[in-house]
Amino acid sequence: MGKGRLIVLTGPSGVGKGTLLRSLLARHPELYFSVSVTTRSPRPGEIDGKNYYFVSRNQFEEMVTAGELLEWAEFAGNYYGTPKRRVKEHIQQGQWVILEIELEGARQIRKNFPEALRIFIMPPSVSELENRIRGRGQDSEVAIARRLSHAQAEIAAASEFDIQIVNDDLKDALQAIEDAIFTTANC
Ligand SMILES: Nc1nc2c(ncn2[C@@H]2O[C@H](COP(=O)(O)OP(=O)(O)O)[C@@H](O)[C@H]2O)c(=O)[nH]1
Ligand SMILES: Nc1ncnc2c1ncn2[C@@H]1O[C@H](COP(=O)(O)OP(=O)(O)O)[C@@H](O)[C@H]1O
Repeated sequence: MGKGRLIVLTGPSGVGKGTLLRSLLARHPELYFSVSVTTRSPRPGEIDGKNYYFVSRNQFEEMVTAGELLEWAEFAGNYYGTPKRRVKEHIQQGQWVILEIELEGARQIRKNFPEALRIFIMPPSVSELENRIRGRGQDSEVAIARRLSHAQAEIAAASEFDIQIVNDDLKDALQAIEDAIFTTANC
């Protein structure tokens, strides 16, 4: 059995993490995507248990108190966290587990799992980032403003990560992620 690994994908909201992940998982079904818990409301089309586990603030706080989360953070007015049990089980089984999480969570992972491979996805520019968030058409003006105000600070922290990949051309970015995971993570 191979050695389990933790792979962290971080980048500002709207940069294309979800889009890249969908392609990556379709091409590599052996990778295990960790479904997060969130107090955010589902967007149209999002499925409970697939995109996120959607819970109340009370439920989330109980999970934190019970020590059920590997990491967690508050982002743009909502809580987000990684359920611990399944991640640990899959790593123990030798699988490679992908977390798609924001900066504070990635910092917690760095502290607790220094061997994790951490990838930061950059936008070609901040104006293109705004275009993408607006183009997605799923966030309120308040949510868009919160996401954009976070973006600058997140981009400024990109050098904390092992690898930075610009998501300009989708195919190139996907290829760069595959190279990072299947060459670097293999060492
Ligand atoms: N720390 C942490 N961040 C998460 C988790 N799940 C998702 N996020 C991050 O929370 C942020 C907001 O996610 P979301 O509301 O889906 O918005 P989107 O990034 O605009 O699609 C993104 O940066 C996600 O990467 C998690 O389990 N833990
Ligand atoms: N390389 C790209 N070029 C142009 N548009 C993109 C690219 N990658 C993603 N997008 C679009 O940007 C929007 C935000 O992408 P999404 O995957 O939801 O981002 P995130 O998960 O990082 O918030 C979506 O409408 C998506 O289709």
